[in-house]
Amino acid sequence: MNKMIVVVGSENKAKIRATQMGFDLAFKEKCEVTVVGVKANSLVSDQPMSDSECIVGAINRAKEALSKCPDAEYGIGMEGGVHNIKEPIDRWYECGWIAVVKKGEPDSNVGVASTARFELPPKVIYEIVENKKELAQIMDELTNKSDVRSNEGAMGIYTNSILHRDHIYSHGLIFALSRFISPKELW
Ligand SMILES: O=P(O)(O)OP(=O)(O)OP(=O)(O)OC[C@H]1O[C@@H](n2cnc3c(O)ncnc32)[C@H](O)[C@@H]1O
Repeated sequence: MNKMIVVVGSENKAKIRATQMGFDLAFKEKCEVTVVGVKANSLVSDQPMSDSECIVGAINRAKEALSKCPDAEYGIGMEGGVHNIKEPIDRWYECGWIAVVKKGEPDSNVGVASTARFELPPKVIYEIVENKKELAQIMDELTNKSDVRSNEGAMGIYTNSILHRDHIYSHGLIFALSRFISPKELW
């Protein structure tokens, strides 16, 4: 079987697991995929507050990751963040945005998609907006756990452990891979 290296711009274990899960599904029976995680700068704020900011962060991470790992076929960037939907109900949501950069392809051919999103309660948003805390710290404090972000994630906490961060990010990654894995004539 062919071998393929994929690099993800993060050392967060949930993101590395998500990348392995997504590529194993997308390339099953075609490639044996090895995923490596490297530090990569999002160049956006530590706690992104909009979809646009997350997309920029995800693309920056994907590009930097690929530049650090020349043997990789794909560079992946994953950026979590919150966003406010004002109408028809004023609610805040969290999701991850995923960027896929394929080696040798122009910038215009980056794959970008998001995970499913879930609602964050007002008390969490208050801590982010008024007290400038990051979601990761708030989740650990609320749950008395450590490193929720690398494990089940806020997604796991708020779904009573039904949907975990790695699983949900792997679906977002498969959507971001769609332009590379679906028939060319569909694009
Ligand atoms: O090491 P990196 O790759 O930066 O991983 P991260 O978990 O810090 O993730 P992001 O930068 O993508 O997320 C931005 C902020 O939101 C937090 N965050 C995002 N999703 C989360 C989740 O599911 N559970 C807990 N914190 C989360 C995260 O820890 C940061 O404070």
